[in-house]
Amino acid sequence: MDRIAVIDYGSQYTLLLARRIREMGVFCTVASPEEFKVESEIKGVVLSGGPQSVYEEGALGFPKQLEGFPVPIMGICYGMHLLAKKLGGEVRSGALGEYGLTNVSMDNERFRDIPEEIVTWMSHGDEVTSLPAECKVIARSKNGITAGFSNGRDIAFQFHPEVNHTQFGTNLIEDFVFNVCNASRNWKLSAFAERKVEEIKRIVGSSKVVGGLSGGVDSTVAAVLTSKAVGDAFTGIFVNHGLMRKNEDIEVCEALRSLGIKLINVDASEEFFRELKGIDNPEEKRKIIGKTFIKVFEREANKLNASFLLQGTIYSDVIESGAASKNSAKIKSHHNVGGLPDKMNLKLLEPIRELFKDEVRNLGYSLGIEPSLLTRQPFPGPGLGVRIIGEVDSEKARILKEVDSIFMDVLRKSGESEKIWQSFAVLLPVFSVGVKGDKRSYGYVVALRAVNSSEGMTASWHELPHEILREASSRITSGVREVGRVVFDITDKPPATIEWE
Ligand SMILES: Nc1ncnc2c1ncn2[C@@H]1O[C@H](COP(=O)(O)OP(=O)(O)OP(=O)(O)O)[C@@H](O)[C@H]1O
Ligand SMILES: O=c1[nH]c(=O)c2[nH+]cn([C@@H]3O[C@H](COP(=O)(O)O)[C@@H](O)[C@H]3O)c2[nH]1
Ligand SMILES: NC(=O)CC[C@H](N)C(=O)O
Ligand SMILES: [Mg+2]
Repeated sequence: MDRIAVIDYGSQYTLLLARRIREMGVFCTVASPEEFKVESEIKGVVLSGGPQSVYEEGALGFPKQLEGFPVPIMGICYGMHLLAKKLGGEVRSGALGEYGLTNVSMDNERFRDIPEEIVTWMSHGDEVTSLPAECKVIARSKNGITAGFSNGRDIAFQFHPEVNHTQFGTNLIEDFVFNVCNASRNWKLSAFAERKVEEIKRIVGSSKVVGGLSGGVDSTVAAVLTSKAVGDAFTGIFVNHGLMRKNEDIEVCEALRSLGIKLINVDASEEFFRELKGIDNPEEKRKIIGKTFIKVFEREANKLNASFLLQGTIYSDVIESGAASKNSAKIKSHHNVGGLPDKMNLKLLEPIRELFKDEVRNLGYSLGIEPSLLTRQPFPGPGLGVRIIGEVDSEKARILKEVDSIFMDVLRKSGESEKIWQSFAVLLPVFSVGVKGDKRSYGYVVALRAVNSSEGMTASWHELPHEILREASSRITSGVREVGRVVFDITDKPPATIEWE
């Protein structure tokens, strides 16, 4: 399958770029400059933008892997600076920079179907001050800055064609993908599913597979694909770690059974609480939960003589933990990627690793999975373990389950939950004085959170109507004896993350 490879230099818009190209029907993958590998199916390479300056000491360079690999390159912003430098041009810090909407005049001979002047979206302080030999300016901003150049094959833009605010941006990307790279449109989810089923058959052979099933969208879709490929050789394992939402274990198991997949429901709650005893550091808690998951999976796999572990890891999990590698700080270890133990006996099977969440959902629809399983809110593998701040125990889990279930019920009944991407309650290790029935009370503080997001990478808090907040607060403080105070979290991501730990 023809593919365009995006090399990620840390731009905010890298994922968007990959999305745009897939929306054109062409498969596209993202890799860091270190991880990028040349492969024959790659028809073109895009160098993304990024926060660094190419002339800075230690700045990420032009990928060595591309030396002698004759495919067209498109550079965007930082990528344009890299390409300019590589071909012998010069990049310097500009006097002012260009940020936001900027008019650009386009070379009409190169772009026949695009107006002479377009509005583009810029975000740069550096600029190309001297063009490489054999390159020609193909776009210039109203400030006189080079906004695009090309040597006839490779092409570079200072603005971001992948951002909606750039007029005709999609046409410019299409021009590169189809006219320059000659990529063919053969990326279709249904074709992807068929290919994956064949691939899983080949990889697994006559072995057996166990799969972590949480009831979430990702693991459900991964399981249906795998069961199509290996049939009865697949067994799903739902781990109840005691940190699920109230009644979630019962509901999830029922829903999953309706898929016709063999399912084992393991109650490992005592084991998880035992392992978590005395631990209050968030990273340590995440690592322990990740390891305990694997211990449970390995134990079940041994009983069944299985050698593969299926996980519903998706693209954003990988990108986030990629972001948790060399080029940036580690924020938190997601249990299924960064939280895995170093040594594992099971071989990992991750068939939807390359997909975005909405693609996973669409694939789920095309596989005929119940909509109720596909429209669920994301729920983190460590569950309430990262929503009980500080040390976790079964009593705190019980209290938080009650609070969370009241909050969710209020949101559902008011119709507000349909507008929210993710919502939950957090139990704080803080006690507060109150007065209940004329007596002094001294109870837990809980925080409510509701956010909107598309991929979970950024999020903004949801403006819940005051009457809904009031109802939630009153039902929680009267329905859960141990709770004395309710607060609402009004922090976006960034600077916060969605979960509190
Ligand atoms: N309680 C659980 N039992 C078994 N496996 C689990 C459990 N929780 C998480 N997993 C495994 O970890 C993977 C990652 O969890 P994650 O929450 O990102 O995905 P998901 O639960 O499938 O989907 P969603 O993001 O919609 O919740 C899952 O795909 C699944 O394989
Ligand atoms: O499967 C998961 N394992 C984890 O360890 C994990 N940590 C956070 N999340 C979910 O990921 C999204 C982003 O969360 P953060 O802003 O807290 O990083 C949100 O949707 C979180 O609920 C996890 N999911
Ligand atoms: N958005 C970008 O890629 C910016 C590139 C570089 N950091 C600059 O400021 O010019
Ligand atoms: Mg989940």
